[in-house]
Amino acid sequence: MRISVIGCGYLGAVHASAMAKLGHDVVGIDTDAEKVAKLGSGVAPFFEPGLPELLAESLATGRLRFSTDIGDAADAQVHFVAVGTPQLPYSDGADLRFVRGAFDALAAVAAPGSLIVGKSTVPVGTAAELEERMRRAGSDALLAWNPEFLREGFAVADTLTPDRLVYGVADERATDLLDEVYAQILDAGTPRIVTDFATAELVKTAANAFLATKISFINAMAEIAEATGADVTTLADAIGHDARIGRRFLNAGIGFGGGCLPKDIRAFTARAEELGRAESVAFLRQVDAINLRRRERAVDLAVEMLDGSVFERRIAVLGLTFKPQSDDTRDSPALDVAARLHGLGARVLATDPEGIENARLRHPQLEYVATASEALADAELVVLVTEWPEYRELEPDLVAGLMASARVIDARNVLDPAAWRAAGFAYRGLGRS
Ligand SMILES: NC(=O)C1=CN([C@@H]2O[C@H](COP(=O)(O)OP(=O)(O)OC[C@H]3O[C@@H](n4cnc5c(N)ncnc54)[C@H](O)[C@@H]3O)[C@@H](O)[C@H]2O)C=CC1
Ligand SMILES: O=C(O)[C@H]1O[C@H](OP(=O)(O)OP(=O)(O)OC[C@H]2O[C@@H](n3ccc(=O)[nH]c3=O)[C@H](O)[C@@H]2O)[C@H](O)[C@@H](O)[C@@H]1O
Repeated sequence: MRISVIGCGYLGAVHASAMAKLGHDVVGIDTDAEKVAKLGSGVAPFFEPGLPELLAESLATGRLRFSTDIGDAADAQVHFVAVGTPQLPYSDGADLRFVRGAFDALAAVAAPGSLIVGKSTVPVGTAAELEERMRRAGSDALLAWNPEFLREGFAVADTLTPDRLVYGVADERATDLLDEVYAQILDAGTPRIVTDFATAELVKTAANAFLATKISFINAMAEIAEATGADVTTLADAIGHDARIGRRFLNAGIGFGGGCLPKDIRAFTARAEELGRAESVAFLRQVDAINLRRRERAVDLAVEMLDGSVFERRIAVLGLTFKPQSDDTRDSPALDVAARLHGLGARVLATDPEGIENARLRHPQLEYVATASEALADAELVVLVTEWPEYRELEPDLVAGLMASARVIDARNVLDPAAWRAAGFAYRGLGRS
């Protein structure tokens, strides 16, 4: 099939490359000329394991190209919209101007009977609004909402072998076209849920709200553990054995960040308020508040471990991205902790395997070094904030040898406290003693 993907960021670049791998002829469109040039020459504009290989393979077959010109989408049978929906600058709501812009542009070029598929995460009710907007613009293209559940770091596998596909449709022709797009994935037995626009939009919002709630639940338990001497990791292991609860997404630490969970729960709250249902999701305000408190807790621990002040103390910060296997520093708890420590006058030396470039754009005031060894040299405290494998596997004896004094905050609870204490470290985790 001929497919266009509008917006080639973290989601769209992977989606476009994956659709070409599934045998479709794909054009990826983005307004960012630099991104388009990179993608077209086979260079992934961000770090995502497996994307460079997938991109190279898809470009080599001639089935994938990139453009800044929306006109190049004109002959596609299916258009995917994967543009950003960030948080509005001065409120919790989602900024829908990129989605509206993409739909307006497509309404002018999409062929009659072609299908426009929203993949961006939007507040429930957006698809209906966009359909109305398209009709007013004189377009008779079909509309579907097909939310995306991929995780950064696993984006390629999550796209090619998703847990499920969700179609929000108002017309059977849309279902048929999506079935054609995803034929290979469906043949592999992937469950597919066909529903209306509102349910499809809400499935996505609800999934992210649930994941965020699960993380804040365990972080709330970490707060109680801190007040009682209990160990939140053992607690998570123990409750996680109950299959109804499950151990995944019960890792306590400095909480969730990234370009999605934080803004999505806030947008959900804002939308529920518009719908007169604020109380239904009022708990999400707590989820957000618990999450943000954990960053503060990590900073407070640093102050405590350095006997009351971090001012002019040398602190190594390991990790800047919102999670490992990504270069994404959007709303990163790790970068936030580094910036807060710097704000308190600490001499922060921060490092990350992939995130330094993006971190520098957000916080140019921080001192970045290329390696953990450079960050650790003469430090009085090391704070592990993103659990990259290379930091989890650090040898405490070697680390102690580099530092001025052996203190560690394991803000992701991934180190072995006994091993670090045996090497002479004052060790503190979050929610574990
Ligand atoms: N990043 C992720 O892992 C996932 C993201 N999502 C959702 O997907 C959407 C996109 O997210 P990301 O890829 O992370 O955002 P992003 O910010 O990395 O990418 C958005 C891209 O859209 C482009 N763009 C904006 N307006 C455009 C227009 N009119 N025409 C063409 N291109 C345009 C921008 O230049 C940018 O490259 C959001 O709604 C997000 O919530 C959903 C699941 C996973
Ligand atoms: O809508 C989205 O964009 C995506 O948001 C998340 O994916 P992602 O943001 O890539 O990252 P996650 O793996 O969900 O992690 C999010 C944050 O939660 C934190 N986290 C995760 C798990 C956990 O147990 N504890 C915890 O603190 C991570 O460190 C990270 O900061 C969802 O997992 C995806 O299903 C969804 O498609």
